[in-house]
Amino acid sequence: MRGISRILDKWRRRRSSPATSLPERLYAHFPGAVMLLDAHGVILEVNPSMARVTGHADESLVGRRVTGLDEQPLRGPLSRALDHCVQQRQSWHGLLHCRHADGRRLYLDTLIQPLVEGPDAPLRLLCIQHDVGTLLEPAIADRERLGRLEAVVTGLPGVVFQLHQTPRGALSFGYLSEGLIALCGLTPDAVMASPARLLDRLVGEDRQALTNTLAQSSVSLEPWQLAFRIETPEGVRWLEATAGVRRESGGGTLWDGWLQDVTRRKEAERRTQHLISTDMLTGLLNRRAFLANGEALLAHATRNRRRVPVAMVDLDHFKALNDTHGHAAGDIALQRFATTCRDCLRPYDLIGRLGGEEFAVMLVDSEPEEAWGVLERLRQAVADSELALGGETLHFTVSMGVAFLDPGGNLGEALGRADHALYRAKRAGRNRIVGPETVI
Ligand SMILES: Nc1nc2c(ncn2[C@@H]2O[C@H](COP(=O)(O)OP(=O)(O)OP(=O)(O)O)[C@@H](O)[C@H]2O)c(=O)[nH]1
Repeated sequence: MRGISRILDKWRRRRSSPATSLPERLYAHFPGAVMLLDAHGVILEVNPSMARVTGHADESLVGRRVTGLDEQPLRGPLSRALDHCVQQRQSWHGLLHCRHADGRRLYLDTLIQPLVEGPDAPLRLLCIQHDVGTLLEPAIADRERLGRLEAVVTGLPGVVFQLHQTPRGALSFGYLSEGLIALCGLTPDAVMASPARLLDRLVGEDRQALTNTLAQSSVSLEPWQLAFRIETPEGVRWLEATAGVRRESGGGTLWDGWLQDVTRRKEAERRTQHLISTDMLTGLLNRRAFLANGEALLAHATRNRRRVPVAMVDLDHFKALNDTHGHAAGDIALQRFATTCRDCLRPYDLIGRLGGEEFAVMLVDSEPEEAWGVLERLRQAVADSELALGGETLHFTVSMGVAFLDPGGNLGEALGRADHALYRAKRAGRNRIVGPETVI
């Protein structure tokens, strides 16, 4: 636009009267669109290029306010630019979005120059515009593509991310989409500036799982997938990350993937798991779940080189209780036994209903003497409990057989030994505990 200033200077020097029409050189052969405006932005004159650039005929432009050409006629960029020129008596240069007569968007590089001719002369504005749409086309196409991509990413029910790990293991996010705010209340910018803001919210062991699984994926270059829990202002949520992985030239690792809220799925899985592992009458583990959990407990004890006390428990004369007081009374006794177990044992001890009125118990981290004490307390608590049934108060007792499972031993075999001891407890008179050699 420097050439324009020179033309204007010459024009001013040659003229003695205030500007009422466009300078000759800007009018006829000038490639840009030129307008002369009054201080209110009303178009006084246009050059022939104006019709070519905007598609509007001269007659339809002259007398009209120039702001009507802007995409935002009211308080849009052109309106603000005019205010600036009129109030500050300074020129304005910038890019305006206007509409061609055929409706398409025009990108107009625009210079507005106030023409100050003297204290009494009316203010005029010279507006020179060049259509730079062709020059901007690749950038505009890129921006539109990016805009579409951004809209898709923002509309996704989750978070698109790029996670980077240096060869030394430091993690940082190269990108996080806006969905993060809905997912955990953190903004992408905050987490990109400090990844710990997100990572420190992971629930204890899940943070370790994240570190381990990322390390595995980084070595194997297999896709990364992990469900983990995170603290949010609304409570703990389950998130699942799924990402492709690639090695960077510097030795770092890059994961491109997405993060979704799987809390509802995890809740449904937990409910299903609960249903298939729980005995409906007592709420205790069923046989299948007891044996599965028992194997895990045994593996843990084996690692710590500890023996595990195993007990088989059976309600005494249960058939008689059923026959005398009805099946419902029997059910209540079974439920009372389950409650008494929960009261007497620790939350991480295993209690399962193997079937009918037969139960099994595995005690965690208990030495044999300690185990006897715990089981005796349970036997006594059952014997002391009272069942109020239809105005009657009933009592019932249990017999127990105990075995000790050595590290690396066989759970089924130990339960068999405990069952054998239980048989001896029944034979010895019931309401007692029998171990490999002991009778209490
Ligand atoms: N109410 C109720 N009874 C059950 C349930 N499952 C099994 N039983 C009953 O439990 C009784 C078990 O009786 P038995 O195996 O003869 O044993 P018992 O009468 O307890 O005799 P001992 O074990 O020798 O003291 C049977 O009558 C079964 O019908 C149940 O879910 N609810």
